[in-house]
Amino acid sequence: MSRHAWIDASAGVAGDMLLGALLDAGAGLEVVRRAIDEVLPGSVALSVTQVTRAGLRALKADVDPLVAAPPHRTWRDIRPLLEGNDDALAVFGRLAGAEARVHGTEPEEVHFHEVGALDSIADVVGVCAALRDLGVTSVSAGEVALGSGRVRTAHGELPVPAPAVLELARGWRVSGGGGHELATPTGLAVIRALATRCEDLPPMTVDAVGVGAGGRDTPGRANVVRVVIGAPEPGTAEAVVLEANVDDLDPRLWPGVLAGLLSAGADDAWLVPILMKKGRPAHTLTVLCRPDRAAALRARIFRDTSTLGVREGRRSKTALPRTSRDVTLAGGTVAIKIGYADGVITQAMPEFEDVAALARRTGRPEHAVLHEALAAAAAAGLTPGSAAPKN
Ligand SMILES: O=C([S-])c1cc(C(=O)S)c[n+]([C@@H]2O[C@H](COP(=O)(O)O)[C@@H](O)[C@H]2O)c1
Ligand code: NI
Repeated sequence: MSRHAWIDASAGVAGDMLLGALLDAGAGLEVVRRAIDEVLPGSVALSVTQVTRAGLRALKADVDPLVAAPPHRTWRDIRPLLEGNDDALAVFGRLAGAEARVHGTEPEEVHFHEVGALDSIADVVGVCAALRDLGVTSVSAGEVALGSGRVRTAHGELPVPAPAVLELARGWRVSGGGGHELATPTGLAVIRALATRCEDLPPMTVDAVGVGAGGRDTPGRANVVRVVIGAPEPGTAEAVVLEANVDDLDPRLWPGVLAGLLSAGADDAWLVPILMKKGRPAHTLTVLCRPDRAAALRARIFRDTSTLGVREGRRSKTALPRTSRDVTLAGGTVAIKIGYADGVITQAMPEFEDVAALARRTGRPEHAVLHEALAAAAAAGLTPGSAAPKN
């Protein structure tokens, strides 16, 4: 079942605020603590307190260091700690890219702001674990309030929005004002890496709301981030399309690449033959997936093919409601996959894997089993135009 999380950052966002909001929405505190401890064993303590911000109740998450943070850790040093945690890697990758542009260096060489490195890692790992624990499969967020004025940092006073925040804001709807910093680099990096689009609250059936507090209590403007979680409007889902044109992969490897992508969570993966620049015969690899699988599948495309780049696009996917019924034939059963709209069957097709397995078991040709399955489906009233079976 898909579960969408929408982030209301209209009063600002920081990593600890998001973590507080997700814990408030029902993510397990112990689950999150364990996830953080796996990455930073014995290094930080996570606690939560109920507070009010401009009269609103909210959960404040605090990450306290238990050890002194190593003074100079680059993205190259931090990346191995996050190995296997695709979402956290994506968030820190964004942060490293933004910092690299601001400081004129390479992402690998970026020094995360020393004092904050430990709690920033804990916040990001905690947020990713909380989303997983809540069963969130897609994320979007609204306009982000960035703030205004100046902020004091270890490296002196910086203008607000902080330089890294402005880098992360490219392509997102934001607002300024308020007199102080409202969005931090870590908070905005989480949104930019995990949210697939900037939108006002989308249509959904809400089943959880979480409110996370920032440190400052400003009268007149509640310093909170809110997370709204629910089931998206039935029938519509967000999908991500990943694409790459490849002209130099040994063609014998493609079946394994496609099978690997499907087993890693792609909804579909296919190849289209193309004629590329310089008249080269090549293939476009296209992968369709849920937003929460995009990071892992992108990494897999880079690992399993020779491509140097992956294009990425967001799509809205409309899927017919579907169900399945078994029909019994000589020698076994075959599932009939049924699609329907407004209570009427539009498609009723035998599951081909079942057809092939039954054909193998009984020594009959696949086309014969397929026809028998279609006939059995028709006899059971499972034909286009008939009433859809009740689930
Ligand atoms: O210390 C430095 S160099 C520094 C640089 C920047 C840039 O935008 S570059 C930002 N900051 C501020 O650090 C805190 C903590 O941010 P987290 O994302 O780690 O929570 C925040 O106030 C930034 O504006 C510091
Ligand atoms: Ni910086």
